[in-house]
Amino acid sequence: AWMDADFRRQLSAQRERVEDAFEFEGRKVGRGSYGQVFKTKPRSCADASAGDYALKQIEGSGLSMSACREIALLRELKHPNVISLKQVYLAHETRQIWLLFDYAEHDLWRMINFHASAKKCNSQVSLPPNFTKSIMHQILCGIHYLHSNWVLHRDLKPANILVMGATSPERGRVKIADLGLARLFHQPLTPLTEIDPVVVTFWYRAPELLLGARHYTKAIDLWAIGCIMAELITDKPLFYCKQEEDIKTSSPYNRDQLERIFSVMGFPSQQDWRDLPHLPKYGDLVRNFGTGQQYARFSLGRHMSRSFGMSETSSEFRLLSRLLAMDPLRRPSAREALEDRYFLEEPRPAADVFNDFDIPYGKRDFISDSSDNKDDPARLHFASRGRHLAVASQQQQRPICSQQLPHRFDS
Ligand SMILES: Cc1ccc(-n2nc(C(C)(C)C)cc2NC(=O)NCCCNC(=O)OC(C)(C)C)cc1
Repeated sequence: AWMDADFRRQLSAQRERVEDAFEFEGRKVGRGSYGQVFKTKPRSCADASAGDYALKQIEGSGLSMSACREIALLRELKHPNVISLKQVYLAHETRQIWLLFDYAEHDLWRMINFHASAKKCNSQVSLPPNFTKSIMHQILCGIHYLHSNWVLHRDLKPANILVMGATSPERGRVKIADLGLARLFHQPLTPLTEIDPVVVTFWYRAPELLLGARHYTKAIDLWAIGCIMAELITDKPLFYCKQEEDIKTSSPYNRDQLERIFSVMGFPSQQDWRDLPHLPKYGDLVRNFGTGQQYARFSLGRHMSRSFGMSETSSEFRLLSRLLAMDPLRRPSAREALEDRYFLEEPRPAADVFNDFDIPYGKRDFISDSSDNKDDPARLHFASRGRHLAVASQQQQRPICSQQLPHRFDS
C-alpha cells in the first residue's frame, strides 16, 4: 500500500462516518437511477430547530463519472438560488459516496399540482400577487449565475425548481437543482391522472432540440423558463403532450410535441426563424407539416388571452412571449430577461416567494422500501407498457377537498 498501514489505520479511525453523523433510517424522500435521497438531521445538535439536510447516496460504488461531475461542478458553484453542496462523504469500506445538501421541502412540480387540484375542487388557495414574479426572478438569477459560469442546465422543469420550506432559515427561496431521473415504480399505484414529475417529458424542450439541434445552448434553458412561467400562471403545462406508451426511439424529432407547440404558438414563418431550414430535421418537418397553413391563426397571445384572459399588452405577457421566441437567437439572455420592465413594476419580486402567507403544501412523504415490491402484478403491467408510463407519485399532496381547509399545513 502506498501509505504505511499504521497511518492508514489512524486516518480510518478518525474519518467521520455518515451513519455516525446523521440519522436517516426510514427517512428516504427520493429514489432514482442516480441513487437515493434522505431527509436527515445531524445527530449532534438535538434541537429540532436546526435545518434539515438532504443526504444523497450515489448509486453504485467508487467515483463514477456522474459522481465526479456532480462533485466537481457543485463544489465550484455558490449562489443563493442554486442548490449548495455542503459536504462529501466517502465510505472507504463500501466505496459509497454520499453528498450533503440543504433540504428543500417544496418544488414547483408539487406546488403547481397542488394549485391545479385545488382549482378542480374549487377550493382556491390564496397566493401573494407577486408569487409568479418572485419565483421567475429567482430562477433567472440562478440561471444567470450558472450561464455566466458557462454551466448549462439542460433539463429545467418544475420538478428541478426547489423552494425552501417554513423551517428553513431561507424560507421561500428558490434553489435550482438537477434531481436526475427517478425510477418510476417505487410509488404505490394510483390513477394515471398525474404524470410523475420525472418521467422524461418533452414539454419543456425547445423547438430547435426537437428539430435535431446538435448542441445545448443558453437559449434552450431560457425556453424552458418560459414554459415554467406559463405553467405558474395557468397551473397547466403549456406544451402538454401525452406521454408515449412505448420506449421512445432515440430520435430527437417528436412530431406530437412539435404539433402541440405549433397549435399554441402558430407555425414559424421564414421571417420568424431564418435558420429553421438549416436544422437537421427540417425535411421531416416539411413532410409532416407542409407549409403549416393549418396553424396560421394560432398564436401565444390568442392562446393566453382566450384560455386564461391574459392581456397581450401586459408586461407579464411581453416577457413570456420574448422567452418563448421560436428562433433561439431572438430569446433574451437571463440578464436581459432580468432587466425586463416586468420586474421593475409593482408588485416587486420578493426574497420569500410566499411573502408572509401560510405555506399550504404538505411535507414530502417518506418512501418505504416495501413499496418497491418487485412482484406487484400492476407494476409488471405498467412495466410491460414501457418505462415512460408513470405511476403517479403518491407523494403528491392533494388539498383536502372539504370546506374547512386546515389553517396551516406545514406546522
Ligand atoms: C451527475 C449530476 C447530477 C446532478 C448535477 N447537478 N447539477 C446541478 C446544477 C446544474 C443545478 C448546478 C445540480 C445538481 N445536483 C443536484 O441538484 N443534486 C440534488 C441532490 C439533492 N436532492 C434533493 O434535495 O432531493 C429532494 C427530493 C430532497 C429535493 C450534476 C451532475
